[in-house]
Amino acid sequence: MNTVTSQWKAVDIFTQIREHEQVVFCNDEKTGLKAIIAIHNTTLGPALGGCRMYPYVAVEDALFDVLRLSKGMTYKCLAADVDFGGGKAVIIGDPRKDKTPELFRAFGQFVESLNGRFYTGTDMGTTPDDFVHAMKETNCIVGVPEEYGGSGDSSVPTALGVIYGIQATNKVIWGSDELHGKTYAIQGLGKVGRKVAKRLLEEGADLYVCDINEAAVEEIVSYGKKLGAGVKIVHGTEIYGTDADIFVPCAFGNVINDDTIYVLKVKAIVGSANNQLLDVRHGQMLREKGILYAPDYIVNAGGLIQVADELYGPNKERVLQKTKTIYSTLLHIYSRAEADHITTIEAANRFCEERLQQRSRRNNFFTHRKRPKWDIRR
Ligand SMILES: NC(=O)C1=CN([C@@H]2O[C@H](COP(=O)(O)OP(=O)(O)OC[C@H]3O[C@@H](n4cnc5c(N)ncnc54)[C@H](O)[C@@H]3O)[C@@H](O)[C@H]2O)C=CC1
Ligand SMILES: O=C(O)CCC(=O)C(=O)O
Repeated sequence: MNTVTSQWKAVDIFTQIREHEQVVFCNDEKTGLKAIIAIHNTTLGPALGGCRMYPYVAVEDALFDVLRLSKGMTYKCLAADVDFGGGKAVIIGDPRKDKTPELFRAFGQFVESLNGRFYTGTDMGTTPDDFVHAMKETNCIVGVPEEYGGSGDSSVPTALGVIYGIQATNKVIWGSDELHGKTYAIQGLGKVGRKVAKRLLEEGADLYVCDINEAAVEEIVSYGKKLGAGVKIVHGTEIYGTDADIFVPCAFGNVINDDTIYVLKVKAIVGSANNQLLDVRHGQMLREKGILYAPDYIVNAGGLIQVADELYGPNKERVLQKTKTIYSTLLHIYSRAEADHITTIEAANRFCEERLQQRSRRNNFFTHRKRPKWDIRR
């Protein structure tokens, strides 16, 4: 008995998930679903966070990702001042090949089994339509298309939030929040990145773009041509070394690391990708290099703001107004970092941890029975 237990290294797992309330491994042989749901903290309310689909090479990579992403959601909810906690899900699979309606229905069943402790919707590799299948099994789905009663594509406000983040950053560095006259290097032209790219082109900015999806790149190049704007295509890691003013990561996480920091020449980093810094020490390295870093979870909260708003019945104007606050929150974080001589990510984390302490005095661990106001669409 003891030998088996030690072989499983269960203690290591509990060390890895020590900051989390609950981690659920979901396995369905019939549909091939292999997913992990991580609930980080439910002090503010049930956990909320999108579901990523990615062909992780190892289960450990998927676990690492979902633990960091779900923790990030707790901070994002605190910063955006919404009544939800932090959670996230990952499905191990290739979004280009492995999606089936049955897979998403099986995922929906696992979400339902959590009895209202976890709400989910889209993230990298998934779309609102995928969750139309999942919502046949559970009401705990957000961000489905409007014709299905959801608030629609959450990447619209996410992209808008990124634009507010860039404006606040431009204001701090160049004294004006105008978007034109600058060059932006955008990594990833998916749901969020392509909307950010189009808006920047409409404002008269120049772009470097890269995506492994050639059709997505072509769409932005044609859009740029139509507007007479400059769009240069770069490939793979070339995106880190361009002479752009701002790097806009809108694909995957951990892009700011020991390898990339030395090649970055930009003045600032503002993008939608979750967990851009591989480690907090990379925030310090950016500071030493004079690169202003807009904390990811402050800037990319637009989607969260929209899906959390479904609690009250979706209202586009309310979402728009709340998304606008990303501009002032980011300015506040920048000035706090400056005043306290700390990195912007440390300033953002402190801001959120103070809020969590205040809320902990009145809330605690979430159980659905205790607080039924979270009955979205029930
Ligand atoms: N969709 C949303 O509302 C939100 C998204 N985010 C984050 O923003 C990021 C982008 O999200 P979405 O646009 O929804 O995802 P998406 O899956 O629609 O787009 C990601 C894009 O990145 C591209 N990509 C993948 N590998 C690449 C590589 N090696 N080099 C260049 N491009 C690559 C993909 O081809 C795809 O076009 C993710 O990190 C996500 O977690 C954060 C908050 C909300
Ligand atoms: O954008 C969404 O649909 C949910 C929020 C989320 O998962 C995120 O902000 O990463």
